[in-house]
Amino acid sequence: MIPASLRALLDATDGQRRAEWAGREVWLANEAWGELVVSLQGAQVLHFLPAPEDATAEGSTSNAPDDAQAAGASASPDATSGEDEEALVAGGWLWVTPTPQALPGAIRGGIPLCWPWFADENTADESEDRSGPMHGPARKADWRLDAVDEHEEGVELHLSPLERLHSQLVPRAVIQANANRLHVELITEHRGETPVKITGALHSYLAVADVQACRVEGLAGARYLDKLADFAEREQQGELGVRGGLDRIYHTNAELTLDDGHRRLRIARQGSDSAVIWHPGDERPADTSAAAAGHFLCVESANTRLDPVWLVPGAQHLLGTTLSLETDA
Ligand SMILES: O=P(O)(O)OC[C@H]1O[C@H](O)[C@H](O)[C@@H](O)[C@@H]1O
Repeated sequence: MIPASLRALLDATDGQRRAEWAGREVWLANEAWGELVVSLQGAQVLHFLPAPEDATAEGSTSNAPDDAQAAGASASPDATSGEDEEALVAGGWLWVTPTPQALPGAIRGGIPLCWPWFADENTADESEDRSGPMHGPARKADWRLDAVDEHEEGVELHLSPLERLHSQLVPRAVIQANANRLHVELITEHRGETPVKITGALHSYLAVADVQACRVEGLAGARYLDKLADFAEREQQGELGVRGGLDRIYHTNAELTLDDGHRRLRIARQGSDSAVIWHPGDERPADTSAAAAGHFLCVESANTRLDPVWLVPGAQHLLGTTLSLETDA
């Protein structure tokens, strides 16, 4: 579920791979296997839509919920900008705000890379590098494409930041997309001398028909920290039904399924014992209108205060997530 202008950019591509959207350079593909858009700011996947198995079923498959063909409205009374807001166009597994912040802000949507800390947990890093913004500097930094491996069935991109983001740690990202799945890896290499503790997240904004009618399966019985209740520790009773704002860190490495009533998206995670489930409810950030906010739920592959990663010199850590439709099992 992406802004109409991003949809238009994809529709206009004629095989070229570079374009500009919202002031950011993006890499994009609209091929037989599907569609992918990656912003070089933050190495952030903005859009993924695998080709439907039966192309004639396009528009009526689980890829495109019928009741969400054009969510968000022009001149929405809820638009925070006070100006006309472009429509969100359905199709795709990820959500992007139609009112993105200008640079150097980060785009809300897709899969931002939060590194080398999650939220304000920069105290996890006891090195000199711990001062910095919410969710770390990586999501706002410029990244470069080091390698692109394209073939008929899909694509694999390798990216790394243009500038050094940490005195001892070096991140890189790998993005794989094909007709069955989207896979993102954030790899951290320790090239320094002293152990460093990190947290982080692949902060996936998943597109849903209506956030008030979502269910996340795989969390029953898991312990979680409720950030909206001063980090109170609780246990999930039954499966999670999302009905309003929530901000929770679940201590689990289980595979999750997001069911929005139209699509059952499987979310596998690698190197992650924290699953963050977040939606702002009525406490919307300034870059998101109420109309647009109803169409995402964040299900994040994370390392948090519950499972920080100690990296010793020479070691590396891989934080990953794999999205696929349950029907592909
Ligand atoms: O607004 P951002 O800096 O992108 O953060 C958005 C959200 O990210 C995570 O999910 C945190 O758990 C939330 O507490 C936070 O509000």
